[in-house]
Amino acid sequence: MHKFLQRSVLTDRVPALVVPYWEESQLITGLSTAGADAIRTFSSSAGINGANRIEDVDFQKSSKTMTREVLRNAFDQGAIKKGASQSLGLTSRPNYKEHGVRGLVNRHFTTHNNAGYTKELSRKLREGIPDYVKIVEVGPRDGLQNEKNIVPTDVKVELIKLLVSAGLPVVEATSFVSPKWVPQLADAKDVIAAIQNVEGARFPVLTPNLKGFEAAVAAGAKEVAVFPAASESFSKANLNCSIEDNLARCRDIASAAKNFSIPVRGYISCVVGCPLEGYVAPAKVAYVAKALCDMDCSEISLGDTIGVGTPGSVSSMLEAVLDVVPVDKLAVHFHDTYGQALSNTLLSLQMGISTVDSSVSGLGGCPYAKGATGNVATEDVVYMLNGLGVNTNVDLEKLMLAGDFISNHLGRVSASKAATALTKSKATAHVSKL
Ligand SMILES: CC(C)(COP(=O)([O-])OP(=O)([O-])OC[C@H]1O[C@@H](n2cnc3c(N)ncnc32)[C@H](O)[C@@H]1OP(=O)([O-])[O-])[C@@H](O)C(=O)NCCC(=O)NCCSC(=O)C[C@@](C)(O)CC(=O)[O-]
Repeated sequence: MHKFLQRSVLTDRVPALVVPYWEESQLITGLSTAGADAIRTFSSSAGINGANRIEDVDFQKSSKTMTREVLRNAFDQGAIKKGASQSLGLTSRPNYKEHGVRGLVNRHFTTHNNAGYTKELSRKLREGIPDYVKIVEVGPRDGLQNEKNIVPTDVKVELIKLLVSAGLPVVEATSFVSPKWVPQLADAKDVIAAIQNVEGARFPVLTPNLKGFEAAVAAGAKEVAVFPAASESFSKANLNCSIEDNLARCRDIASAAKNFSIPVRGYISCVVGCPLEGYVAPAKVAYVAKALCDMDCSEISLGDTIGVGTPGSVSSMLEAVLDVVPVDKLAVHFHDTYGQALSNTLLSLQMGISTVDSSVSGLGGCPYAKGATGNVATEDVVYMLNGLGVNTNVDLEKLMLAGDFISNHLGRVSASKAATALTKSKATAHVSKL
């Protein structure tokens, strides 16, 4: 049921929303983008010269909080001018227009809704998308594990610190795996030692067996992750054991972790396709997901290791997993080999998932999955979520600094499209008078 926003907010105090006629359509677009449904304007012939008044705004949700949130969003999007926003008490959040990269995002690429034609449809498409998405940054682990040249420990540590200062709540730091299998992460102990005093984020590490778990705990790790596969051949290639044998190792780790009150994340590799077997049936993924759930994994991350999934195959897989695991335990982990990762991420959000793994600058790939490219770039995920009005607490500009840092070190351009475009628009902003 739609409900009119109280007139007391918009009409009684309307000086706040009296806008010059040339700004009216911008305001309407802003309110509409922010979630308003029907907006009625009132052209003032008497009183205010050359100004129109927003008379009523119709919202889907009637709560005051929602109303304020809508107005806030409209303000953030630049649709409500400063004077107006002060009367409405909307001055506490930063105006993105005044803040570097976000300002460019805002001026240049605001998601435009056509209030007249797409409001019902866009609301439907946004249904189910959570207000907050937790991003699990996997760049220092998944991103770097495939690098041939050894990245010095201090570079890894600096990367982790930059990611934390960008606001990422979880940064997967490294793996306690066999250095013969993954030489790049042989310095796991030193990385963990160097970030012991870094505050503001959690730093899980991968552990394939009890040996790895014990080494991780001894080094000071406070969270671990196990990583079975949904494909038998990949399990053998990546872990040198069958799915069942690996699940038994995961159980050992899970019960040891309980003694230390250490949360265990469970990854599942190859959730839609395997580099060796091809198609992977959703039922196989659901089976492994249930096993991880039964061993009390705090979170289960569904990995499209080789990036072959599409919204079609991912939705079938998610449906099967959602039958056996509660949605709030699930995370998604998409590689972008076929350019499907953002679409798959959006679809997963629409299906209620609110934890997304990604890698700064799109670094990454599994050494045992030939041809697979990096994870979806964190910058691209944050850019998309900003556009949807979803909160991540991640500062895109600071995140780009982390991306520049590691890309420069690796001597490679970023695989993030958003970071690349934003860097270019920043450089040309003065030319295009943005
Ligand atoms: C599981 C093993 C160790 C089995 O490997 P194995 O060769 O069967 O193990 P082993 O028990 O016979 O031991 C062989 C040697 O490794 C040592 N060793 C044994 N365990 C450890 C350990 N934990 N830490 C350090 N050393 C270890 C062990 O001590 C021994 O040393 P040696 O006596 O020869 O000198 C190996 O297969 C391995 O390390 N695999 C890890 C592979 C890996 O890290 N892959 C990438 C991560 S998975 C991924 O990227 C996918 C994901 C999670 O991101 C999701 C997605 O993208 O979809």
